[in-house]
Amino acid sequence: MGPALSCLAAVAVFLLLVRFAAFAARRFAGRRRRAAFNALPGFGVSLPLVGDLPHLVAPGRLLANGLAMFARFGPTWRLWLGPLPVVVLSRPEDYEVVMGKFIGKPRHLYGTVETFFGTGLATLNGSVWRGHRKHLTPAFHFRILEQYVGVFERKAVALADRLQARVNGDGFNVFPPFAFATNDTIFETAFGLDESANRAVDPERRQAFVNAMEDAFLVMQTRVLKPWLLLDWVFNLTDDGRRFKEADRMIDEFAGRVILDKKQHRDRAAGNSFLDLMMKADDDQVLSDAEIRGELRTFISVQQTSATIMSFVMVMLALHPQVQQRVVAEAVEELGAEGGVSFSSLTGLKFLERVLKETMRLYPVLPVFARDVTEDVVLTDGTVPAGCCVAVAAVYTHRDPALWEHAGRFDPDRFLPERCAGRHPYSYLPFSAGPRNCIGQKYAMLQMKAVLATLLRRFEVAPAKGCATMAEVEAQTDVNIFLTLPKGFNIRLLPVQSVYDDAVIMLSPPMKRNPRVREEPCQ
Ligand code: HEM
Repeated sequence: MGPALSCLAAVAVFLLLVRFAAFAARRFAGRRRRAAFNALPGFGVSLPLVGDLPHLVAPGRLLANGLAMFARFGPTWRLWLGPLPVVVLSRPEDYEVVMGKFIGKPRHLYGTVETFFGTGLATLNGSVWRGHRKHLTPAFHFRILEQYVGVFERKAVALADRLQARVNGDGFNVFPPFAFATNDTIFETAFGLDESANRAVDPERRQAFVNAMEDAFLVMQTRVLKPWLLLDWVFNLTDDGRRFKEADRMIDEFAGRVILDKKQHRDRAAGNSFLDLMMKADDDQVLSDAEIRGELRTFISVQQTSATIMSFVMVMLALHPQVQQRVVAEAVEELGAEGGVSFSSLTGLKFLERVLKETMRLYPVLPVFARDVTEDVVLTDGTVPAGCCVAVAAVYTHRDPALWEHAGRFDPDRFLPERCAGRHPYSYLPFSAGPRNCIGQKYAMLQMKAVLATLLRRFEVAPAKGCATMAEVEAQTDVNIFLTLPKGFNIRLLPVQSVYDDAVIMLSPPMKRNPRVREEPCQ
């Protein structure tokens, strides 16, 4: 960064902090509330304007620093995030109280991601959020999802074909191909099941759109880690800002074009894409074009979550070959040697489901989420006053040794129904909980199962540099917006044969399901 830009950055940081400070001063009305906040354990002296941020933010150490605070302060602690008072929680019973009671998301935290996510369900609040949620919920009914399974499989096969070139090659980061595949899939499920049904979609535009989404996501990750870039006018002056603007323009233009095309051809039988369902809401004068664009944008951007989880699964399977063999054995048994992906066959993949759950326990892609506290609330360790926001630290709760036996061990069978019995429902929150839980969780689970079952019947996954042991994976796990492996989700692919032979051997009696044990989902 040149001297002029450094100077600009310094001014920007200052302005940002002043803006936050003014905002913070308004948060706590009255000494009683400030006293309640201060009574919670936390840092002794918070710096003016930046608050306690210096204790947490360090390159590659955000997650480690955050987790260390629980050892220092206990299960509930406070911090000033800049000038914003935050109470960090980790007890399931407290989550149950706050997540049922408070559904508003803090604007100043979710506002930045909105530039990428669009103004949609994930960031809206109040009655507008409620209206959108009501209209979009039917889009995730199982009858609709059932029709997406064919798309999931087709895209999974296309991904496997692309990955074929990697077999017997060097280690590589599996995240970018997964991100491409999830974006490419939502493209069809969001805009229309039949590619040919939409004139606005030609392969070139489609490719440009997927590229623009990836570009915008990368830029957004950089932005949230550099607070001076949070000011739009500073951001717009940077190369990243310009790249983002261009990607943003393309995404919006693309969505606008597809919406227009749909409107002009309303005679066509209504489909079941998210867009079709949202246009129905439009008929009732509920969603404007801008709102529909925002929601499409939201649905498309959240696909990075599924891509991240599938990448973590591949790394976990590479490191746990016996688990991998069981996954393959089950997939072969339920689906056959190839193809065979249907809604009902996917629901039969119970072991793969446990692998996904265990991966999301150790690596919840959204490690922390926040809610605005609008009235004083008494929790286990003290009162959280109105004006704060609470941080739900799922990533800590998922690893809390008080809640999970051998918490650091990758053990998918901890999600067997009999081992879930008695577990607090809020001790496991990969998709959040309560009224603002993930609307796409069933979609995500079906898609991830379809993709993984397709890939794992074709390739064996082996460890690669950077992810060669659990310790290496743990050491590089960190947070940007999502939980991630900044040095890459590195794996190697081998021909399927070796694992396949073992898998066939694994189809021995222990793999057969016990009809007396009903495998109910435990979240
Ligand atoms: C493994 C994949 C996924 C995970 C782990 C995940 C996780 C989550 C979590 C934790 C939240 C709550 C965030 C918060 O409170 O700030 C959330 C919200 C949301 N998710 Fe997902 N998600 C996944 C996939 C998806 C997919 C595939 C879609 C859409 C097709 C989706 C759509 C949404 C939406 C729209 C919201 C906001 C809901 C609301 O506030 O009403 N998610 N997700």
